[in-house]
Amino acid sequence: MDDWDDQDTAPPDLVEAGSGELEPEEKSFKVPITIVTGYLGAGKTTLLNYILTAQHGKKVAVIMNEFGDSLDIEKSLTVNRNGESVEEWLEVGNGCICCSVKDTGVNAIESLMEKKGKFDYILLETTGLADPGNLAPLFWMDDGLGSTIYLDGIVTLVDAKNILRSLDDAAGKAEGHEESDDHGPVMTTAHVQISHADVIVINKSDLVSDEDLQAVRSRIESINGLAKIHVTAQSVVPKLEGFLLDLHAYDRVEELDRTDRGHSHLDQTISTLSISLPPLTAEQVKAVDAWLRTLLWENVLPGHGNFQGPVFEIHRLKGRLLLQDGSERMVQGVREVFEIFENPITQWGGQKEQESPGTGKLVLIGRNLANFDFQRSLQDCVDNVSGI
Ligand SMILES: Nc1nc2c(ncn2[C@@H]2O[C@H](COP(=O)(O)OP(=O)(O)OP(=O)(O)O)[C@@H](O)[C@H]2O)c(=O)[nH]1
Ligand SMILES: [Zn+2]
Repeated sequence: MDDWDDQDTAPPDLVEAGSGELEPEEKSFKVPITIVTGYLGAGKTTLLNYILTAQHGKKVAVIMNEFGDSLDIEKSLTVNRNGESVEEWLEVGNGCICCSVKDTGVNAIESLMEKKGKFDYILLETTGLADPGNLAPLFWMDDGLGSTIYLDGIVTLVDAKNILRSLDDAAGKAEGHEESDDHGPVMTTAHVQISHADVIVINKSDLVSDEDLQAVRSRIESINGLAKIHVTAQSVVPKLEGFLLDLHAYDRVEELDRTDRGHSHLDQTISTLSISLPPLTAEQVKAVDAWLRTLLWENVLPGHGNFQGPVFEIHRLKGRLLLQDGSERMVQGVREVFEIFENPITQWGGQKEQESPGTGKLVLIGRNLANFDFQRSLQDCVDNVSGI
C-alpha cells in the first residue's frame, strides 16, 4: 500500500465502505466520481469515448458536459454495460454546472442509480473553461445530504503542444479570480486546472519532441508538485485504476513525498510549497486547525503583519500531521474547504509509507506563495501553544 506510483501494480483492496466488496444494495456503498477537466481541445471527449469502448468490466457512468446554445440543457449520460453503451438523458436545468450539478445533477444521478442499479464509477467531463475548484467541494463535502457519491479525484488533461502557450496566455486568464495589477503574473484557466489536479494526463504526446515534452512536464511539476503525471497519445491510458479511477485523492495523502521531486521555479504564477512540522500535541493540532481557518477563510497569514504586495490564494492543500502519541492526522483541502481527520490507513492497521519518522508535512498549492513565509508562520502558531 506504499507505492501508488507503481503503474504495474494494481491498487490494493481497501477495507473501506464503497471499495467494491459490498453488495450494491448496501446503504453505505458510495460511488466515486472523477472530474475530468482540461483546456479546450485537450482530449477530454477522446478520453471518455475511449473509456466507453474499452473493455474494463466496470459500470461507468460518463457525463459529458457538452453545452448547447439552448437554455434547456440536457446532458448525455451514457452507461457502459458489458461493453455496450446505453444512452440516457439527464436533465440538469440551466447552464451553470457549478450550481446545477449540486441542485439537480447529484439527485439525478442518484435517482438514476435507484432505477438502474449503482454504477461502479462516475466520470464527469467539465467544459474546457471550467474551474474545478468550484466543482470539487460540491462532491467532496456532501455528507449532510447523505450523498451516495464521493469525490475520487480530479484528472486534468493537457495538450502537450499548446499547454505552455496557454499558461502564458494573458487572454486565457481565469474567470472568477479577481485580476488586478498587484496580483502578479496572470493566472490562466490552464493554471487553475493544473493546480487542482490529482492526476495530470499530458496528451497529444505524438505532436511534440521528447525535449518539448520534458519542458511541459517540468513546467507542470513546478505548478503542481503533488499530482501524478502520465503521458498519452489519443488519451489512451494503459489502465483505468490509478489513472482515472480509484484515485482516493481526497481520503489519502500518500503522495506527499512527491513534492521533493524538484524545486524549480519555472512558473511565476502558481507553485507548490511544503511545510514541515515536528510531532504535535493535541492542543497544537487545534492550533494548526485555527491557522488553516485564518489562512483559508480570511486569506490572511498569521503573524505576517500588513503585507502590501499581491495576496496569496490557496487552491489545494494536503498534509500529514504526526502526533506525539504516535497517531496521525490527515489534512485535505480545496480552496476554503478543508478537513483534518484520522489517517484511515493507520487506523485500519495498514502499512505506513516509508518516511523519515518524526516529520509532519503540509503541502500548499497556490498563487503568490513565494512572497510569504508560511513555514515560519505555522511554526510560530505551534510554538505559541507549547509555551502555555
Ligand atoms: N494528434 C493528436 N490528436 C488528438 C489526440 N487526442 C485527441 N486528439 C484530437 O484533438 C481534438 C480535440 O479532442 P477532444 O477529445 O474533443 O478534446 P476535448 O478536451 O474534449 O475538447 P473540448 O470539449 O472542445 O474542450 C480531436 O480532433 C481529437 O481527435 C492526440 O493524442 N494526438
Ligand atoms: Zn469535449
